[in-house]
Amino acid sequence: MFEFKLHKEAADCSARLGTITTAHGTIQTPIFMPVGTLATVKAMSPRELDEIGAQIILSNTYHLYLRPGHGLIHDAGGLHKFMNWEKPILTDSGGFQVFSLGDLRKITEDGVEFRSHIDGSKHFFSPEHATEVQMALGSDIAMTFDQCPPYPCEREEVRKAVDRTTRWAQRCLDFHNHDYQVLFGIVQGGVYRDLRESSTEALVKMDFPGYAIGGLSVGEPKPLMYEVLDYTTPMLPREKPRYLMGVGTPDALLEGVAKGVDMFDCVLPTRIARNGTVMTSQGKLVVRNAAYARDFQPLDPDCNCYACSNFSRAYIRHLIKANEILGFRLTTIHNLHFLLDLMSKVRQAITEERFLQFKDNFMRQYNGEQK
Ligand SMILES: CNc1nc2c(CCNC[C@]34C[C@H]5C[C@H](C[C@H](C5)C3)C4)c3nc(N)[nH]c(=O)c3cc2[nH]1
Ligand SMILES: [Zn+2]
Repeated sequence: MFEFKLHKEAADCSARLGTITTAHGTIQTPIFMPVGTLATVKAMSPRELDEIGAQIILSNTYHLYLRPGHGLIHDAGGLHKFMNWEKPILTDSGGFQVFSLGDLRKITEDGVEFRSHIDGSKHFFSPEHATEVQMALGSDIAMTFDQCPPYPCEREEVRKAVDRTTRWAQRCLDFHNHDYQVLFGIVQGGVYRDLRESSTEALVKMDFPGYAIGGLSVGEPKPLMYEVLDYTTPMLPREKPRYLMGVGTPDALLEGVAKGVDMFDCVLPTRIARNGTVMTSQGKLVVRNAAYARDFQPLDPDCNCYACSNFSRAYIRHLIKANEILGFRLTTIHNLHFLLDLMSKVRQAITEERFLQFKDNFMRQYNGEQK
């Protein structure tokens, strides 16, 4: 069961407000999806995720297939039951991971042979197998098995990856059969406009219920990513959700929304939290720095999250320096709350037809310019 409804479109940019309805509940878009690689959003319990307003989380085929195995998770009643997260889950197909394993993998038309990063054992992912694993996990939204080229990449290489991704998308669609899970197609094409057009055209013909823009946020300069978005999002069906994979930082989220993107995922907030960096309305703050040793303010004076309501920078710095688990939990709670709260302010701004102003004000503050 899956439905996307558009509620409002901005008059002065491509930002839009929508609702995705799935078997495990509804999602308000634009949305940021916290990432839970190993069936957990690191350092967070489902209750804490719920408390900070997470509506949907991401998990991953590649990692869960290797450990603990999709069969075990299926026998546990699927991923929702296994990790006790009863809201929507999106799984990535593993395409991105196996291709980023570098020379640990061999690509053929039938699929990708790769060595496990855990124990070096040999495995093989075909479009059908990646789809079968996601069906066993029982996520609400599954992704087709695609080939994500690196950046930079020769045009001819990108063209081959687009054609293979298209053939693999069809194979995923032919194989897919699940009573509530839907498949999203993933558009490739690197930074080549004509290849983005042919990838989009081929996938739109297959009539997926939603589309991801892949092959970006792989090291290309941000202005180039924005240029690709400018011509790619308008080619995608207006009435279907658009998911920009692997993005991102607050500025990229806001730019993506302005260009018509509805869904985002990024490991950044949880990853930088673990090395003591937090996002605040005044920009990034590296709380482990000595400057904060005697700073008894909250991480972000404008934030009302559990970390900012109960603890000081000095205390959190102390915990991080001492490698205390609570330290990472507090910075993670804050960073996820920051992005989830940012997206809730974005939805409010679109509702009140003042999104571009909101974006400019936020960026001025976040980049440290005085109002
Ligand atoms: C960062 N930039 C970027 N990411 C990208 C991803 C992964 C999205 N995040 C899922 C993921 C990926 C890793 C890390 C975590 C957990 C799990 C394994 C699932 C998020 C992508 N995934 C697919 N299938 N295809 C892409 O083109 C792609 C491009 C990306 N560009
Ligand atoms: Zn906070």
